[in-house]
Amino acid sequence: MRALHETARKTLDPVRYDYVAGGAGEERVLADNERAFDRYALLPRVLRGSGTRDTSAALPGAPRTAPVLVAPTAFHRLVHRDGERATARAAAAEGAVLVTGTAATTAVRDVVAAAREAAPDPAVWFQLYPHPRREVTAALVRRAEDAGCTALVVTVDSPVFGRHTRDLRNGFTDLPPGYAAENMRGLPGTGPDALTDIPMSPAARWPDLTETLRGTSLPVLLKGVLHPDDARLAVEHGAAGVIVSNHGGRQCDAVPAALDCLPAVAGAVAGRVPVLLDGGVRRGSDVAVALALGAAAAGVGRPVVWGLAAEGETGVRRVLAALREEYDHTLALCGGRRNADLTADMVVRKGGTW
Ligand SMILES: Cc1cc2nc3c(=O)[nH]c(=O)nc-3n(C[C@H](O)[C@H](O)[C@H](O)COP(=O)(O)O)c2cc1C
Ligand SMILES: O=C(O)C(=O)c1ccccc1
Repeated sequence: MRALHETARKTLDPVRYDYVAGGAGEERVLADNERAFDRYALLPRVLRGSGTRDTSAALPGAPRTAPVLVAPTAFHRLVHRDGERATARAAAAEGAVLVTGTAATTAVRDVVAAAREAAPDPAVWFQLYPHPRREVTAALVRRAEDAGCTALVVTVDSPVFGRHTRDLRNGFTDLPPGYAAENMRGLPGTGPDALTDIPMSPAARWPDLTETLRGTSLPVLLKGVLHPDDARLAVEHGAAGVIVSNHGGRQCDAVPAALDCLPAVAGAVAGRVPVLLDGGVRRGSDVAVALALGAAAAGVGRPVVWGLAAEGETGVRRVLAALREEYDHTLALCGGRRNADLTADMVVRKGGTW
């Protein structure tokens, strides 16, 4: 995986590399997301006879899936000509949920079609940036439903755009000519060619979520929840899942590492809906730590984009396969047969006693 990142760094236009790699502010949160995993160690159990293992997870709209999912990342065509189609085929072939987004450079129906080329019944979720105009939001949801998406992911950590320091320095503030946010094409009052066609919704409140939930039969997960009270509110409003995420350090540069928010959110949700996590997941053992701390699955953002940039569909497959194999191996070494065998007592803070 390091090699794929290195290849991507060498081959990508530096401004595009920075768009993917970068974070907000001084990139403190970006760095902390990965470091947070290094502060934990796994405490294996022995003599538990884990001869065969089943690492599948049950998620909304994905009853049997890998515990690693592809987090939504914008504009895949910026890094590889095959764009989101390649990512979709790879995720489907590896049995992982793909979260495709509002800001994709391939229309959601074409993303789902590509996933279906690789597997008979792939799980593709649609990440929604709620639009300030409710009829545009409704039209986006409709497109996702018609395409065959099996869940919606509403991103709630972005009432305003993040200030991506590298992009501001590089003057990379819009889509280059020839690229389009295809999901916005033809929606009332929007075009697909500019970043302003994907406006954030600074006025959004909990009743707007209720309206989104009423307008769809799909399960809805909330992405970008860090406060345990918000996790409780999400469940009370009918969310089907909560994704603990700080947007890969691209929004507020003063929040905790995503992993450090997970235990309190999992405690607040108390098993009522699945809790997912993304941010800084780089190895199979990171997945194991996240699951032991209460996550049902872990998302990966940048590693997938590096795989795509370096080797297209093959590169994304290599990233997902490596994570799955490492996770399975770690589970075996910890004496587990199923994901649920990784319990909170099997994860400890490094450097302490227990
Ligand atoms: C280049 C890039 C684009 C992203 N675009 C979106 C997006 O459109 N919607 C969204 O909800 N999250 C977006 N994210 C955040 C990811 O979904 C995810 O939270 C984050 O990348 C996870 O951290 P990781 O990159 O350390 O794995 C983006 C992240 C990156 C790096
Ligand atoms: O770059 C991002 O992190 C992101 O979330 C985004 C939001 C809107 C348009 C493009 C990307």
